[in-house]
Amino acid sequence: MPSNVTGVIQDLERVLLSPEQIAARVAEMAARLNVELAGRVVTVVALMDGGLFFVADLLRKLEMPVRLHTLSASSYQGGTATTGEVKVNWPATLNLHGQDVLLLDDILDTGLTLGAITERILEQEPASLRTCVLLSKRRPRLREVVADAGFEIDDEFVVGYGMDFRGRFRNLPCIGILNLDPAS
Ligand SMILES: O=P(O)(O)OC[C@H]1O[C@H](OP(=O)(O)OP(=O)(O)O)[C@H](O)[C@@H]1O
Ligand SMILES: Nc1nc2[nH]cnc2c(=O)[nH]1
Repeated sequence: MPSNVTGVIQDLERVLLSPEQIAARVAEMAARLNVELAGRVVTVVALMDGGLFFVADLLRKLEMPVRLHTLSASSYQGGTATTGEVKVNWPATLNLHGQDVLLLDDILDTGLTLGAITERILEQEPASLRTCVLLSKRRPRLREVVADAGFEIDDEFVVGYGMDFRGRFRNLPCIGILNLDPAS
């Protein structure tokens, strides 16, 4: 593990997915998209901040022409449970009409975030919409979302590879479970 993250790693109860496991799965996801979206110009809508590393890694493996739009979508406010209110900075100039849209996010949990964004995208009548997440939690959704997932995980709060707890741990190269008491 790089020396700059050893202190942060000590805050983990356990590592769920290593950098190597993540990289291998992201490569598989990109390979599939390269086949299924071959010949199209793809408009990526990438949700920040959590999606930062997944999007950066996946996009560099896509071979078709890509346009990138990043949106900030937040509802956890650094905590371990959704506030239920998804705040989105949808740019006034963003128009997805007639485009082949690829919506990307780090994690599908309650479904509230991707549900809200999907609704906004579909209002603009894209030619197609496909959604990919790195992680999908096995749990009942508050909103149903159709998405391809890199990994199905148990219903535990995870950090790393873009995902935070109180603004920290996004820079972990792995994905893990915290040993901090979330109530502390
Ligand atoms: O399916 P849901 O229950 O809606 O959870 C998923 C969302 O939660 C996280 O965002 P968060 O609100 O933490 O903002 P962030 O991406 O800026 O960290 C994550 O990045 C997803 O966008
Ligand atoms: N950091 C983090 N953000 C989330 N947003 C929804 N679920 C999670 C999670 O398990 N961890």
